[in-house]
Amino acid sequence: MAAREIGFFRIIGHGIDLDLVERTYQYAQYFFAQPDAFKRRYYIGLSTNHRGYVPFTEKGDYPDEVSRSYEAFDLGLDLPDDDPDYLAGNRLLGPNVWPDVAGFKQVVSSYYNQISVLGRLISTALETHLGLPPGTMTQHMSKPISQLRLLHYVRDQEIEDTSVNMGAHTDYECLTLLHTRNAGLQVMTAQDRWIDVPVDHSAYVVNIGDMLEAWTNGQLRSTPHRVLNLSPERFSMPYFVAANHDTMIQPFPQLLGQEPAGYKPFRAGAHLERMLVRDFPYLRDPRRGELSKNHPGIENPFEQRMNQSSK
Ligand SMILES: O=C(O)CCC(=O)C(=O)O
Ligand SMILES: [Fe+2]
Repeated sequence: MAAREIGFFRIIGHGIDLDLVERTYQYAQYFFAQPDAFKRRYYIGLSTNHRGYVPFTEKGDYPDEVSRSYEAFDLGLDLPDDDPDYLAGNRLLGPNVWPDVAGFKQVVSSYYNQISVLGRLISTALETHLGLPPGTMTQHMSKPISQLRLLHYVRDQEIEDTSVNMGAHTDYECLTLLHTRNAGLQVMTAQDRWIDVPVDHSAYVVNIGDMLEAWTNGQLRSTPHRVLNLSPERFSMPYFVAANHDTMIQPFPQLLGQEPAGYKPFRAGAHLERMLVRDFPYLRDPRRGELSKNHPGIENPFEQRMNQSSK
């Protein structure tokens, strides 16, 4: 099965309304076309729970990102502003930031709702595939730190189309459900070769992330991928299916058999927060306290394979 060998597969017949996908892109496109001053009113660094606009300048720590040029809009489970975790200062849970664009919230949140249902469905299917009792994974997804990203890549002029825009990484969560409009995504094969992922508007690209690799004791692999500047402009929408903030991720005992656990237990939220410090300079601000102390040289243990091989 593709999830085991390569960690990426595509699904069709997923039940997501393709019109809604199109309308979500239209709102993303409209928002990104606004002046910088407008977009910066929703700057992610103004939020305490990692929501909002990510400008081109918010560049993470990736040596291979020689031609990085993308902006994003990040959102998650839209909790009320009296949510106890939010009030307690949780860095990933709380209300979304919504731009003052008529219809944006309605369309994007209805996309979030549909895609999160699909995320649950695929998680349930994977439980069956792995021979796990129903709910083994999904019971840990009652208040997940799952995020939706609206992404807009722009290739700088005079740049080669083989240059790297989004640097090689694994995704930090359980699964990613990606819809993309344009070419550019590449995936690392088991033989450490980069291959292009074809674009198909009716399909979702699904990949395994770090949390699921650990849960399955490496049976499913969190696969490195990157985005090249193949298109002058590119839109995509990854949805990251995660566990709850405080879920302790460690190999499921049913999957261990005779093998020892190859992964040390870690909290879902702690892993994500640590990796976000690598990706978001705003989180390295000393005023953010403990979080900022993680920097520099943050490495993701799930990316070892990538670091060992040449590009
Ligand atoms: O834009 C894409 O196709 C992939 C994006 C991605 O890998 C990510 O945001 O983690
Ligand atoms: Fe990714």
